[in-house]
Amino acid sequence: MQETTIAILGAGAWGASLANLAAANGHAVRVWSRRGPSTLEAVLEDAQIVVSAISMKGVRDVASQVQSLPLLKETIFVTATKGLDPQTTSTPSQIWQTAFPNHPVVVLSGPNLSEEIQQSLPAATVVASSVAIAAELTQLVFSSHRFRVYTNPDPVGVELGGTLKNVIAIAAGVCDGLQLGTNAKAALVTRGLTEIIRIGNFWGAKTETFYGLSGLGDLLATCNSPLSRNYQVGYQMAGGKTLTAILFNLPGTAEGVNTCQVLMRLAKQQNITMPITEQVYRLLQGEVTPRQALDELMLRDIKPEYNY
Ligand SMILES: NC(=O)C1=CN([C@@H]2O[C@H](COP(=O)(O)OP(=O)(O)OC[C@H]3O[C@@H](n4cnc5c(N)ncnc54)[C@H](OP(=O)(O)O)[C@@H]3O)[C@@H](O)[C@H]2O)C=CC1
Ligand SMILES: O=C(CO)COP(=O)(O)O
Repeated sequence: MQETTIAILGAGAWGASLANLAAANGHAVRVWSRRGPSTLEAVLEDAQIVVSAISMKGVRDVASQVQSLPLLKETIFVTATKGLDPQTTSTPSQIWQTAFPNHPVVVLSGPNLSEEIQQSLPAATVVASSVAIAAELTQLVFSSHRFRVYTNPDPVGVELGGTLKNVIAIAAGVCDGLQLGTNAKAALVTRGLTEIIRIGNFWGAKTETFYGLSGLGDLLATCNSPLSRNYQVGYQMAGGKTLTAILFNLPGTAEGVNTCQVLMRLAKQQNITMPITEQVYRLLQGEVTPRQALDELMLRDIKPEYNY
């Protein structure tokens, strides 16, 4: 394909990996970070695609900075953040779409541990948008022999799969840290997916999206890898460390910590049952120990697997 001019916002682990993938395909890539040498205006100049790989806490602020700067009429926004806005419960793509109602917004999400991608190990991801042609262009830009990109028409489902699994990954870290075994882990991940689907459907996401790469795929990757920062939070809490100490030493962002707070608020407001998320929340708040959280989950009232 023709060379595309791409601005990457955020020079953390994921922004740097996406920049490398696009540059390796011969595109003109410029990276912006608030601590970097280039201005946001210079990085955005003539960009056909703007990729946001900013942590959730910075998305609203950066989107409003971008609003005041000149853009091409056809610029596509691609969001790769996996989080929820604490004030509004908006997803990152909703924030970008509200800020730029006349531009297409694409969600990029999948089982993509950045350290593996930086080592050029093979991976697959999903790009989703209500504007099919924008997703297809993004697919072309990032696809390569080591990065297989699928399109999907359910952006909110793709985005929520990547976001909600971070909370279950914290629980999976606890499960491994307590050495609860393979059966327990399988039960946790499977019931975690049920919980993700339950709240995801409330948001309007399609169930089948959660069985794909951006849902089950990312859940499996994150719940089974010590490379995941969210998994590390749970694993280290099971080992007796405090959340403050863990976050102080963690390389990068563990979005699941804030996502869990937002989810608990929403689940309570809407009366949605989320037992695993609730125990992760209580653990992060210091209300229960990892062992107590486990007992609470195991001793819930017995029930059918599904409400048919
Ligand atoms: N790492 C991974 O494997 C993957 C991460 N993601 C998601 O991508 C997002 C970023 O993750 P990752 O790159 O790992 O995180 P990092 O912590 O490595 O990087 C975060 C980036 O966001 C920037 N940032 C944070 N707050 C602000 C702010 N207020 N204003 C401007 N910039 C800000 C940071 O800038 P500064 O350096 O100046 O603080 C940094 O560039 C997360 O939502 C994560 O869930 C998705 C897929 C894979
Ligand atoms: O989203 C990720 C992998 O797909 C990265 O997970 P962590 O943010 O937990 O490191």
